[in-house]
Parts: sequence; structure tokens; C-alpha cells
Amino acid sequence: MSSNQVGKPPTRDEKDQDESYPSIQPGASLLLALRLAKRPILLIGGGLVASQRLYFLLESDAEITLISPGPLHPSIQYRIDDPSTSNQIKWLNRPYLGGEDEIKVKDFDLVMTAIDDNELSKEVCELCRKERVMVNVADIPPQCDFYFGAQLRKGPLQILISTGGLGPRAGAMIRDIILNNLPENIEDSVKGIGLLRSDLRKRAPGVGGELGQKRMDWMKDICDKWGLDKMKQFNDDDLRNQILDQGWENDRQIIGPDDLQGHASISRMSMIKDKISSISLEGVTGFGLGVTIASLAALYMSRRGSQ
Ligand SMILES: C[C@@]1(CC(=O)O)c2cc3[nH]c(cc4nc(cc5[nH]c(cc(n2)[C@H]1CCC(=O)O)[C@@](C)(CC(=O)O)[C@@H]5CCC(=O)O)C(CC(=O)O)=C4CCC(=O)O)c(CCC(=O)O)c3CC(=O)O
Ligand SMILES: NC(=O)C1=CN([C@@H]2O[C@H](COP(=O)(O)OP(=O)(O)OC[C@H]3O[C@@H](n4cnc5c(N)ncnc54)[C@H](O)[C@@H]3O)[C@@H](O)[C@H]2O)C=CC1
Repeated sequence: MSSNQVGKPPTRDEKDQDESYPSIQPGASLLLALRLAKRPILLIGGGLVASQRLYFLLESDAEITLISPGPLHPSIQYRIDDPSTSNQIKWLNRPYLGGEDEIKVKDFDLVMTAIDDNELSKEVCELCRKERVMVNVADIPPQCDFYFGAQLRKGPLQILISTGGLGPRAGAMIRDIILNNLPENIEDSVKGIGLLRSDLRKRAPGVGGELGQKRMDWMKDICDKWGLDKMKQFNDDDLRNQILDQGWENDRQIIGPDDLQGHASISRMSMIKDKISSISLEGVTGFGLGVTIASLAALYMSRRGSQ
């Protein structure tokens, strides 16, 4: 595989079962989504970079021990004073003393330094290596076990851009391109599909085995059939039940949006939005017979009239 090709691992898609395996290109970071709720994390430093680390750690529900002499970056002080986050942060108002310190790196799941003291950063890194604790050293990339990246979050949707340490600012610019081009309210699609998956798991519980395969195949085909935009409709309880009743319970058929058009439970406003967007995307002929701007307007007026 040449360096400008996009490699990907095996997938569940039949079209990918061609037994051609891309060559491995070493040197990448392993991108993961760490679940840190209630995990003890040590953050050393109290400047701008530490304030950025703190923000993401708080959003991850971590339990943070922050060691830095004051005055702190104002946003750190704000989080310490704010009752909604103060109990997640234990602040020790003093310098960290490295190996001599009574706070030991081995008592934490992750360690992060964001200090202007290169020698201390190196020492913390060595302590972490010895104890096999993963460490991010903001000022010495080669010593990092993990890098941060430019991030964006829209509800459950999170995207991280890594440039492998080459261009953090460039990574942030790429993040902004993605942000500006994401479909509107994409997070509602993610929430909707999450609800459908969870309802399916209630009807077909268990892990692995034949049932697990069938569940995954069905979910995959439902995703492909509805597409990202229409997944927003899965936030409607009745609609989800209908898809599961008529589809999963009925020989695991794949029910698409067109199979349910007449159902009153689909929010009319979302129908109108979908129809208008398919008209603008595909033209009236692509959209199908019988739908006119006039009927959309009538539907809209009747909806407004009934409110
Ligand atoms: C290796 C890494 C280690 C790590 O921090 O985990 C690292 C290292 C270093 N960054 C430095 C400088 C800057 N960092 C930023 C910004 C961010 N840096 C972030 C990540 C990373 N930075 C990791 C690799 C990320 C990747 O692989 O792409 C971001 C994405 C995420 C975050 O930190 O949360 C965040 C953007 C968030 C956002 O905007 O949303 C800016 C721009 C700005 O501040 O606006 C500048 C100045 C301009 C520039 O250099 O581009 C220096 C000092 C260099 C020097 O002294 O000259 C070092 C140390 C070095 O390189 O030696
Ligand atoms: N990874 C990244 O995104 C970036 C990394 N950097 C690097 O990160 C480092 C920190 O950057 P800033 O936050 O902007 O610096 P800063 O100068 O604003 O903050 C440094 C903080 O470290 C604290 N500190 C110093 N010695 C300490 C000790 N022994 N124990 C505890 N805290 C101590 C200071 O009190 C201060 O709060 C810089 O050295 C820089 O090289 C800089 C920019 C971006």
C-alpha cells in the first residue's frame, strides 16, 4: 500500500471480503476512547496547557489530583471553585517534588505533566516508566505514551485528530474543517441509533453466538438502509417499536424509511424536513411520485393549525 492510500482492517461488509490485505505501515498511534469515570488521574502543572487537560478530564468524569503552586490559570481556579466540578478536583497548592514527593505516580491510572520544568518532566516520565503508568509529558513528545489531539464533541459524538506530533495547530485546523462540514444536528442521529440498539439488546439480550451475529447484521443493514440523516427519527419511541416489531420480530426483515411513511408516529416536521432535503438533493423526479411543494405546504399548515 502506498503512503497515500487509506488502509483499513477487515470489516463485516461482504464487498470487503476479497482477501486482499493492506500492508502494515508502522509508526501510527493507537487511537482509543478512554473511559475514565472515577479513575484517579494525576495532573502536574497549573498553566494554560494544564487547563486544557483539566477540561477534557472533567468531561470524562475523572477524579483529578492537580499539583501546582498558585496562582493557577483562571479557568483552573474557576473549576476548583465551581461546585459542579470542585469535587472532581483535589488541588495541592505546591510544587511537585518528583520521586521525593509523597504523592506517588503508581497510585494513578494516568499521569500528565504540563510544566515549564524540563528536568522535572523527565523525572516524572522515568518514575512512570518504572511503575508502568501511562504518561503524557506536554513538553517532551518523544517521552509521551499518549498524545492529545485536536478534538470536537457534539453530545455522544467525539472526533480526535492526530498528526503524530508533527503539527498540533494544523490538527486543530483540520478539526475545524470537519466541524464546519458535519451535517447539522448529527449528534441526534447518533443518539437515535443508540436508542434503537439499546431497544434491540433488550429484545435480544446476550453476548456473542449466533444471536449476536444476527443482531449485528440486522443493525448494520438498518444503518445502511436509513442513512445517517434519517437515523434522527429513531429518537421517536413509537417508530423504534414499529421497526423492531415489523422487522426484527418478523424474520429480521430490514424495514426502511419508505416502508413506514404512512405511520402517524413519524414526526411530521421531521418528514417535511427529510422531504425538502431530498428534493433539494435529488430533484423532484429523484424523490418519487406524488409529492409536491403544495402538499408539503398543506401538511405544514395543518400541523401549525393543530398546535
Ligand atoms: C505532541 C503533542 C503532545 C501532547 O500535548 O499531547 C504536542 C506537543 C507540543 N505542542 C506544542 C505547541 C503547540 N500546541 C498547540 C496546540 C495543541 N497541541 C495539541 C497536542 C499536542 N501537542 C500533541 C500532538 C498532537 C498531534 O499529534 O497532532 C492539541 C492538538 C491538543 C491538546 O493539547 O489538547 C492542541 C490544539 C487543540 C485545539 O486548538 O483544539 C499549539 C497551537 C495553539 O496553542 O493554539 C501550539 C503552538 C503552535 C504549534 O506548534 O503548532 C509544543 C511546543 C512546541 C515549541 O516549543 O515550539 C509541543 C512540544 C513539542 O512539539 O516539542
Ligand atoms: N502539548 C501542548 O499542547 C503544548 C505544550 N507546551 C509545553 O507545555 C508546557 C506547559 O505550558 P503552559 O501551560 O503554557 O506553561 P505555563 O508556564 O503557563 O505553566 C507552567 C505551570 O507549571 C507549574 N509548575 C512549574 N513547576 C512545577 C512543579 N514542580 N510542580 C507543579 N507545577 C509546576 C507552574 O506553576 C505553572 O502553573 C510548556 O513547557 C510547553 O513546552 C506548550 C504549548 C502547547
